[in-house]
Amino acid sequence: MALVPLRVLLDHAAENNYGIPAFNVNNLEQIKAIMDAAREVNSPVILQASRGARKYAGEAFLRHMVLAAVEEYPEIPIVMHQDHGNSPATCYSAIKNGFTSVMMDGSLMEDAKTPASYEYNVEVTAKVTEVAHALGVSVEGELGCLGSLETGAGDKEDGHGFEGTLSHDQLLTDPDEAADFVERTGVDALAIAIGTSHGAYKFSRKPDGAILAIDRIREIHRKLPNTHLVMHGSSSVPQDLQDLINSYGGAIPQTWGVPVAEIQEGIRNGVRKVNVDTDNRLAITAAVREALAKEPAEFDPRKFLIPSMKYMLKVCRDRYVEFGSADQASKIKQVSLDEMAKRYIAASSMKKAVTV
Ligand SMILES: O=C(COP(=O)(O)O)[C@@H](O)[C@H](O)[C@H](O)COP(=O)(O)O
Repeated sequence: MALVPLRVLLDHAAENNYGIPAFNVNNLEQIKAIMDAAREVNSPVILQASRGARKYAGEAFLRHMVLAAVEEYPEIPIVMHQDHGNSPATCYSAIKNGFTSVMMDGSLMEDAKTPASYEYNVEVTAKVTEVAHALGVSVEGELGCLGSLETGAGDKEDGHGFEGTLSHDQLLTDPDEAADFVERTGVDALAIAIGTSHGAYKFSRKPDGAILAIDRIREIHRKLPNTHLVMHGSSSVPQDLQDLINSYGGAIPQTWGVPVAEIQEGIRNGVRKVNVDTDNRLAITAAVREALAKEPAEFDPRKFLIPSMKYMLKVCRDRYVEFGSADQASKIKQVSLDEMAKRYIAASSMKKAVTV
């Protein structure tokens, strides 16, 4: 199956009440582990690349590795998604490079550090949506800034994330504003801020409702029952991977992620795309540390790059099953970008939301 637009997968997920993990990719091993796990459990796949990933691998390598996955795993529907586009230009260059879905993150200004005004966010997101939809490409917007409800601080993973601290109002998506935002921008999916942040150091204790606002998802879903919601910063930071890394010489301070049960509650309330990157980073680090420690005389990189995938394979398999996307891949029908573009035109001339 050729690459599919994100909208196709999210509509199927909404119709069948499940969520799909969106895994970040930078290199061959990550793509192989994600795809092997998907094949094992028959799950659709969202591969997402940040600006950092596009810089790390280079546009051509990234594009061709994803196209190789399409060729090697023809039975699996795959989306290629731009994670956190900081400007319309970044989104357009992703579209030019074959991405079938883009995120325009207008919650921050183009410097990816300064919180943006609501009007700025609406303006840049609507602009990207108009161009992307004309080409059949899906769009994710973001409303509210990702950051910790414990400290008010943002995350600065790879330079993306606000500096300083923000109030709870700025760190939590407002349900009324969300309804207005979706209406004015026409996005296919909306990333919401509920107290999650990128990276391993999300919470200093097991999160409760005071620092992880799952209730906010329910409120937004009540206002926007037909909008696909997206949870960013949704790694669970498994204790066993923290322990494994530390047992092979790592120094990860005790930390907590988003419990899978909370994500499942989000999925029951309209969350369809769940961003997971850190868990796979931890899985790779644990496996590489273990392989190198067990064979200190080894110097062939393949001897630690092949094992590098083993814990990641498990993380991906677990998330497909836990989020409910396992057993769904073979039920999804291909919709081309051209067909999608026609549907957006038809829907806008009838002034209603597109349906797949
Ligand atoms: O939500 C995300 C990951 O959440 P996570 O840290 O896994 O809880 C992604 O959207 C991030 O954008 C991604 O991890 C950032 O990657 P880089 O910019 O470092 O490549």
